[in-house]
Amino acid sequence: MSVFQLRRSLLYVPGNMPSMLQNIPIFESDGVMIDLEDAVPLSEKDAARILVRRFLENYQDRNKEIIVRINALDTKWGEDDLRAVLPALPDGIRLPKADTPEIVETLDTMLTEFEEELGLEIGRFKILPSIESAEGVINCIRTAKSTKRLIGLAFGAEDYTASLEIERTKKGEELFAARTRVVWACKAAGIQAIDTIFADAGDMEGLHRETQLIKTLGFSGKSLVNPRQIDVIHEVFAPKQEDVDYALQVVDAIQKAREMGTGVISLHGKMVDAPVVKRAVNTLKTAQAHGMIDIELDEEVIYGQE
Ligand SMILES: CC(=O)SCCNC(=O)CCNC(=O)[C@H](O)C(C)(C)COP(=O)(O)OP(=O)(O)OC[C@H]1O[C@@H](n2cnc3c(N)ncnc32)[C@H](O)[C@@H]1OP(=O)(O)O
Ligand SMILES: O=C([O-])CC(=O)C(=O)O
Ligand SMILES: [Mg+2]
Repeated sequence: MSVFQLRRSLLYVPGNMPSMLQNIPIFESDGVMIDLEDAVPLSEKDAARILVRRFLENYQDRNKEIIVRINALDTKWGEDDLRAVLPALPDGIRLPKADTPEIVETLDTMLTEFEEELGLEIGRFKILPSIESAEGVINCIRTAKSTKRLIGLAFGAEDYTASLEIERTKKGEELFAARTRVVWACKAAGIQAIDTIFADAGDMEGLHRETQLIKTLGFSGKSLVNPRQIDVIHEVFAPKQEDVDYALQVVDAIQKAREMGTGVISLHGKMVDAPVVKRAVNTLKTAQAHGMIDIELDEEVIYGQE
């Protein structure tokens, strides 16, 4: 059975802060995004990329996904960032302000050239573009299909609200349409949707509420600004034991239904048919990825394919 790659928590770590970088191995997030963009002041752009390269060269036993957020490609730093960090082998590049599919394609071409230069397999470096403007949201459906390197699309609500000339609220009503469109784009392309940061690192209740909302919408995880946010995210994304137990019953029930020659059956008085089974299989795959169960799911048998 294929296991979903968990990307519940992607923690930003400023690339100019050695004391923060050195703790990356002990953070329990699914990944980190070492930042060369907005967390780094202009006066430290050059020093930060060297620091990040050295850090990655010395961090050989990687225990989480490592993504580097470079500066946008239309700035004077973007290409230098790539040249500095790629030889130290991050897993992927987060491309900020990915307003169009063309800019992601440009990065794709640049990564191919670096891979050839470094003698690496083509496609080794992944891309996580940030959708963080009105233009980015409008184009995200095409952006999500712009290259095979994409692990997902990330939504950036701080810049998005700035681009719309509105305030970001904790309730997040102003983000609903954009978030939904980013999720559609990702699901249609078969990639993951990563939600934006929650900036108030002291408000765990607010973070819990927002994470519950974005999970309901279809996001796979969130970008984070503070290590204290990791546990809250993981708690919200953990499948509930009762849901896993129910999913197991659904899979069992549909197999019995098929043996009886029908595609629909009643379980505790509720109808179980093909879409219910698909959702149950998703729950079981997620539970598998969380290490809650270890079972072989034969999808051909479950879905009744010949
Ligand atoms: C809109 C955007 O682009 S967001 C992406 C760019 N921004 C960032 O990367 C910001 C990263 N986060 C931070 O700088 C901070 O967490 C802030 C500013 C949000 C909050 O700061 P504080 O309230 O001072 O943090 P807090 O008191 O929780 O720090 C506790 C410890 O965790 C460390 N820490 C905090 N955030 C991080 C982080 N993101 N990565 C690594 N270590 C961190 C601190 O250095 C501190 O370590 P210490 O105890 O050894 O001194
Ligand atoms: O990833 C994020 O959410 C941070 C960001 O750049 C933004 O919101 O503009
Ligand atoms: Mg931003």
